[in-house]
Amino acid sequence: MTGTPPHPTGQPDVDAFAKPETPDTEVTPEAAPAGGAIAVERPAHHTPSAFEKNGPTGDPVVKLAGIRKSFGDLEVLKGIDLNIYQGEHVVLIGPSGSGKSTVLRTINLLEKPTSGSLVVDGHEYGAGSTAPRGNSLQLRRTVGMVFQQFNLFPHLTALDNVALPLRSVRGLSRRDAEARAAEELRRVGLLIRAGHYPSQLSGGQQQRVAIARALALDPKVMLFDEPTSALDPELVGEVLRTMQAVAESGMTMVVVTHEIGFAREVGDLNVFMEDGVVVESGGRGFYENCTSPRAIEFIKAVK
Ligand SMILES: Nc1ncnc2c1ncn2[C@@H]1O[C@H](COP(=O)(O)OP(=O)(O)OP(=O)(O)O)[C@@H](O)[C@H]1O
Repeated sequence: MTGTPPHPTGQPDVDAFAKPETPDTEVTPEAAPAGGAIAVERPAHHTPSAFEKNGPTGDPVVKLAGIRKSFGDLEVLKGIDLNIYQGEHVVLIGPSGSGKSTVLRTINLLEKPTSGSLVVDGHEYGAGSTAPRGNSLQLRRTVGMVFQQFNLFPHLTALDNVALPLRSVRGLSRRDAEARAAEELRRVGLLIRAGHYPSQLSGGQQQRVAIARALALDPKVMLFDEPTSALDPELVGEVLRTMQAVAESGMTMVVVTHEIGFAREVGDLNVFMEDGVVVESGGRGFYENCTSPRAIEFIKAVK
């Protein structure tokens, strides 16, 4: 491609990797600290979320009961029970292959459970339900997902990547979708990149566009499946800080991550999985206080 794509918001274009980032941000992820350490400190001004202050209220937004999932002869989830409440931040950790991603993919029906009950925002989607697998519109409006590999359309600008589902899922006009998409890009500090294609953005910026795209649909729950695993180390911090800002906005979140520093700061409920079962779970302080030898060993290894 030659030249710089036009900026749909009429702002001047800048080099895709120009620093510092624009001043049009509410959420301003800063550069990773010198030395590359990924520390997500709770800011001094942190005020506890409604969930932290009040604990669970109302019915769970997501309820998994006895969820089992098999791929052929391989049973990868062996009876998962999990209640996720409004505003709660759930972190799933565990070794590779333990079933964490499958739990996330079950919550948004990318995988349909073999047995068990799944209720999301009051709707039953479990094994016995007739809801179609994967693309239930109802579920796409309720559950946002951010993947390890960003999954942006390479031929669409950042703005159009965010606007597309607003048109296809929410049914907005092009004009309204673009206005809303611009607002979401502003929230993640990337409005000035709106006219850029994914290939012109860093991995961290692409992932922040993916987060904006999911947030734009105004979901009740956001799922993050190892959102920083595909990033160069120096880009991890900016994505974690964006996620932390999403958490502080009161969003209900389920996060699969190996970033224990982030998990410690954000996790209201922390779940250690192994071999398709929940071995141990706990609230704040889990990473210091868990008791199962496998969880302790795992946390030590990834810290
Ligand atoms: N579509 C599929 N078909 C067959 N097997 C699958 C499929 N998806 C996942 N699996 C298997 O299910 C098991 C659990 O996978 P899952 O991705 O949920 O684990 P995970 O804990 O998220 O691992 P990782 O940390 O490596 O991503 C693995 O053995 C995996 O190979």
